Amino acid sequence: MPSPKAKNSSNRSGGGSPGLSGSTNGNGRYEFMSLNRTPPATLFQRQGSDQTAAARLRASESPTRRRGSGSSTSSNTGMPEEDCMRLNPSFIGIALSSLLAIDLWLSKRLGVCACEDSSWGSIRPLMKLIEISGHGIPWLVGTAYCLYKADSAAGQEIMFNLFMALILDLILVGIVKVVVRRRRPSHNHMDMFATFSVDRYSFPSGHATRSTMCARFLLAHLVLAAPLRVLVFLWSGLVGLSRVLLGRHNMTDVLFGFLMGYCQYNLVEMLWVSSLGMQGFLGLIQGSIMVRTVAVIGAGPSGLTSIKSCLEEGLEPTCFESSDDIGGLWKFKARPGTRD
Ligand SMILES: CC(C)=CCC/C(C)=C/COP(=O)(O)O
Repeated sequence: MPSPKAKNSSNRSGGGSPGLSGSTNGNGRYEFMSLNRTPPATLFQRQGSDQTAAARLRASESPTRRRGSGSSTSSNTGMPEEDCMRLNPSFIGIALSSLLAIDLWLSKRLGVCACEDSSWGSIRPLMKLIEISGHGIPWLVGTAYCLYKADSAAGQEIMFNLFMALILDLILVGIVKVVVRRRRPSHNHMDMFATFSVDRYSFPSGHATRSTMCARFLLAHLVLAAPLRVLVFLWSGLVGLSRVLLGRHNMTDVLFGFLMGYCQYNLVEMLWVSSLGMQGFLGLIQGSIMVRTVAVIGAGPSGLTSIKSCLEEGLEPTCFESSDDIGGLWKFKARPGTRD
């Protein structure tokens, strides 16, 4: 099969091609002139493979050389713009391919705990422990428990928002994984516990997004001593690093995960649900809107009066957390259908 160059040269030398004949610029740079003219449709119809050949030839020319050919816009020819469209992706494409090649190579080299036989296989159990510390289930269960146990409105608000943030993280990471569909590294052993089907994809690292988002969340909303703040920061980085060491991810999955988790926290702040909004949300889930909490300190008449007045208002007691016989927290909700 003749090479594209051979085909082009045969066209040129033949001089019989309607699109290419008479297009020399006098410097022997025949092809520049010919490529800056719109080839008649008949040429491409007749010579389908020549179209590919011409495209290859155009792509092989440097932008500088083609700029030198004197064409500036596509208004009269239609070709230069098309050329730009082809050149830019090829440049970006080459840069991306190189980056990905480095990423794959480096990630494979860093996957030193990918299995027990790997060079650092002995610390694989420790890496898996770090993996669990950034897994969605412990975080969701832990946050739900803290939300249930929180005895102040502020505490409930924080835990509620953290819970919602974790759900948001799972959704966003799932969406990106499905869209990108990047396979996990070949050296990964898929022995992770509790995964979704999208977790067969590796971009981005869900652990990295979660650890970054949660670290930012904790640092912003918990009053922690300086050593603990450093620990939270280190933990977040370690979770990301462990993904590569375990061979679960390539470097770029984790780096993008860090970035995404960082941005996700900004989103959580923007969508922050206040205590009042949270009560409404929980009320909606329970089938009622209004929730009132009455704290009764001791069995004094004032506490009893508050409880009586709630009952008279038609509120329904939902739970009672006792501190003594009658003292403690009484929580009321509106009976379904009674709220106007
Ligand atoms: C089952 C639940 C609630 C969460 C799954 C968490 C998980 C396994 C994410 C995958 O993380 P990587 O993308 O870092 O491997």
